[in-house]
Amino acid sequence: MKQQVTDNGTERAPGEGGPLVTVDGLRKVYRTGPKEVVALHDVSFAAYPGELIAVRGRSGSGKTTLLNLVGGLDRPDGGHVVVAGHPVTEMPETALLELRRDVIGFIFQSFGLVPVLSAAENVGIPLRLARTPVAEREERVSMLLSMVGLEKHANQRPYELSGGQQQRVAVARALANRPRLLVADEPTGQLDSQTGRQIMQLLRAVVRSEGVTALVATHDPSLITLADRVLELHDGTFLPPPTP
Ligand SMILES: Nc1ncnc2c1ncn2[C@@H]1O[C@H](COP(=O)(O)OP(=O)(O)OP(=O)(O)O)[C@@H](O)[C@H]1O
Repeated sequence: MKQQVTDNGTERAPGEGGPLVTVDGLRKVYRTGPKEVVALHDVSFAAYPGELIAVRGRSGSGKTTLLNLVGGLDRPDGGHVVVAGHPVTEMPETALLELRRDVIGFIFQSFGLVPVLSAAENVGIPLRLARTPVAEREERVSMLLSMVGLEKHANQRPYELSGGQQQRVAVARALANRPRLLVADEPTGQLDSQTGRQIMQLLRAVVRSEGVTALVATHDPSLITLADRVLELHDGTFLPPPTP
């Protein structure tokens, strides 16, 4: 780990330019009838190109809420998110759809693969949505499958693959459109520890090779050790940095 800090937006990774992600004063309140849960409270940080940031915290601390807001899957009650210059929290839904298609790749705990499609077809989904020409699509899918070590499994459907292999397909799919930001919510949550570690090493490697920024919510100690930085959430707010 280069550093382990709680970020107020002023920290930066060495040798990088401006931030890819800026989160400023983020607040999210869930309302169920008269009951209110403040899931995030005044959360701010910046993420730089090529950084792998782990978001750690107990169950219910706000990790998923934060990732959903950064990825434009939900709207905050206050604060701002900017990703690659796009004002995520202010954009209309149609523009958000394009942003999620072109700029952000998502990886979920439950893999989220389409069961009737082969591994190659799953990886190709974002390329189809972006109307990438067939030859280019096939070349990119084949490169991605070999990058995640699944070139021999291209024609298998998700149920014919192990959990770790399914998550590799999901990683390849998330990278298909060359996103600038990867958002991964508990990507090893359904995997045994050894397979989880392999997925984390894969994520670590692709963040380097593809030059993306990754924001990964996890309880998994093996990712924590591979991350450039750890942001620690506690009851919806970042804990202060550890004293050196
Ligand atoms: N849709 C919702 N409606 C009401 N409350 C919610 C909703 N989603 C989350 N919460 C509450 O907001 C808080 C933060 O939840 P969140 O899912 O972001 O935590 P988390 O750190 O991702 O937890 P876990 O590790 O269990 O996934 C929790 O108190 C949760 O109960």
